[in-house]
Amino acid sequence: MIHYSAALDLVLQQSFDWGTETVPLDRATGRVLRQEVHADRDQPPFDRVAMDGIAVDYTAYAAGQRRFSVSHLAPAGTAPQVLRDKTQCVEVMTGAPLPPGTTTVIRYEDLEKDGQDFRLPEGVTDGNSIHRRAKDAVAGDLMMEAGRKIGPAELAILATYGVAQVKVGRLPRVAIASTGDEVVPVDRTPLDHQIRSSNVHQLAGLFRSVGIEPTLDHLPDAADRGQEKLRNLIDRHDLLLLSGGVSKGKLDHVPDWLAAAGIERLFHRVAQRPGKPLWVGRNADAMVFALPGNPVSSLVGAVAYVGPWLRRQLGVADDKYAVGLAEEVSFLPALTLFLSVTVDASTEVLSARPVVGSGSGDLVSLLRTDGFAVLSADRSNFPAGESFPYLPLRLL
Ligand SMILES: Nc1nc2c(c(=O)[nH]1)N[C@H]1C(S)=C(S)[C@@H](COP(=O)(O)OP(=O)(O)OC[C@H]3O[C@@H](n4cnc5c(N)ncnc54)[C@H](O)[C@@H]3O)O[C@H]1N2
Ligand code: MOO
Repeated sequence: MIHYSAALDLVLQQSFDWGTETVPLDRATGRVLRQEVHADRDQPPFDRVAMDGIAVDYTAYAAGQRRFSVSHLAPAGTAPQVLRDKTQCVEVMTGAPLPPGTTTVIRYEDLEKDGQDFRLPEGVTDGNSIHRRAKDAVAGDLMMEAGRKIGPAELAILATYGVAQVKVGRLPRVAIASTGDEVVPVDRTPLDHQIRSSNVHQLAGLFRSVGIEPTLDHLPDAADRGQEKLRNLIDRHDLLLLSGGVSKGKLDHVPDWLAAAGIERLFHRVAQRPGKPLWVGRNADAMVFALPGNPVSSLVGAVAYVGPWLRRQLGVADDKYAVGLAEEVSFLPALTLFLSVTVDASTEVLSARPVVGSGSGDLVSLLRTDGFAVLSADRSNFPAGESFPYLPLRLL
C-alpha cells in the first residue's frame, strides 16, 4: 500500500492545462493573474500635493516673507493653474497637482490665519509634502508578472493602470457526486435507514470559497444508471470528486465504474487513517478523486490531497503549517495518522489538542476540529511539545 508522501507526490505530478480566460476586474479577486501588467503612466502621474494647506515659492519664504495672500484655490481633480505672483500662495488640497510656480506645501495645522492671509511658521523647508511624479513607478515599468494571486493590492494596481478586463487562469469545472442508496438530498426527510448527504456540501463549500461553483450530483448504486451518470460527469468536468463506494462493500462499485470509464488508476488505498480507501486516477482531460464515504475521511482526502493539488494547478503557494502537540499521542499501526485537533492560537507556537470523537464516521466531532496534525507512519509515539505538520480546515 502506498504511503502518504509518495501518494501526495504522485498526485502533485498530475498536471492539466486549463488555459486562461478574461474576466472583468471586479470578478478577478482570488484568481491567478495570467498576464503582465505594465505602468501606462508614471506613478504618481504628476507632482501630487500630499497635505491640505498652501503651496508657496520657497524663494519668497527664504527671502524672509512670512505673510502670504491667496492667489487661488487648487482642488484635486482640476488642471493646475500657474502661480504668477511669487509673493502669494495657492490653497492646495491633497491629491491636486502642485501648481507650477510653487515649490513647497505647508499644512493648515502649521499655519496661522491673518485676516484673509496666511502666516507661516519658522523652519519651513523646500519641497515639503509633495509626492513627486514617478517616485513609485515610471511609465513602462513591469508592475506585475503572471502567476500572482489577485488580492487587494493587485486589484488596486490593475485599476490604476486601466486593466478593466483581466486575463486570469481558467478555473476547473468541478463536479462532486455522492454515492450510495442510503443517501438522500438535504431537503428530503430520510427514512429510518437513510441519511441526508452531508459530504457533497462539506466539499462544495471548500470550492465555493475559492470562487468555483461545483456541480452537485448523486450516483445510484444500480450499476447501469450509476455508470452512465459517472461517464457524463467525467466528460463535462475537469475535476471530479466522488464520495463513498470505494472500500470493500458488495456495492462499492466506484473503482470498477471508474476503470470502465477509462480513468487510469494512480493508486487505491493509502497507508493512513482516516481515509485509507482513497482512490485517485485520471484520463487525458480529467482528474478524479474518489474519497471514502465517512465524513472525516472525505474531508481529510480533500485537505491532504485535493487542496495541495488544486493550488499547484492554479499556481498559488501551498503554505506549510506546523503545530505543537499539547499532549502525548500514541498510535501503533504503521499508518500516517491525520489527527483531528483543536488548536489554541494564543500561544507563540500553535498548540494542538486531540479531539475526542468516535472515529471517521463522527461528523459531529468536526465541529470541534480546527484541522489535522499529520503524524508519520514510521513512529508510534508523539511526545507533547514536539511540532508536526498541520493541515488547517481552511479553504482549498
Ligand atoms: N471490510 C472493510 N470495510 C471497510 C473498510 C475496509 O478496509 N474493509 N474501510 C472502512 C473505512 S476506513 C472507511 S473510511 C469506509 C469508507 O467506505 P466507502 O468509501 O466505501 O464509503 P461508504 O461505504 O459508501 O460509506 C461509508 C459511510 O459514510 C456514509 N456516507 C456515504 N456518503 C455520504 C454522504 N454523501 N454524506 C454523509 N455520509 C455519507 C455512509 O452512509 C457510511 O456510513 O469503509 C469502511 N469499511
Ligand atoms: O478511511 Mo476510514 O476513515 O479510516 O474510517
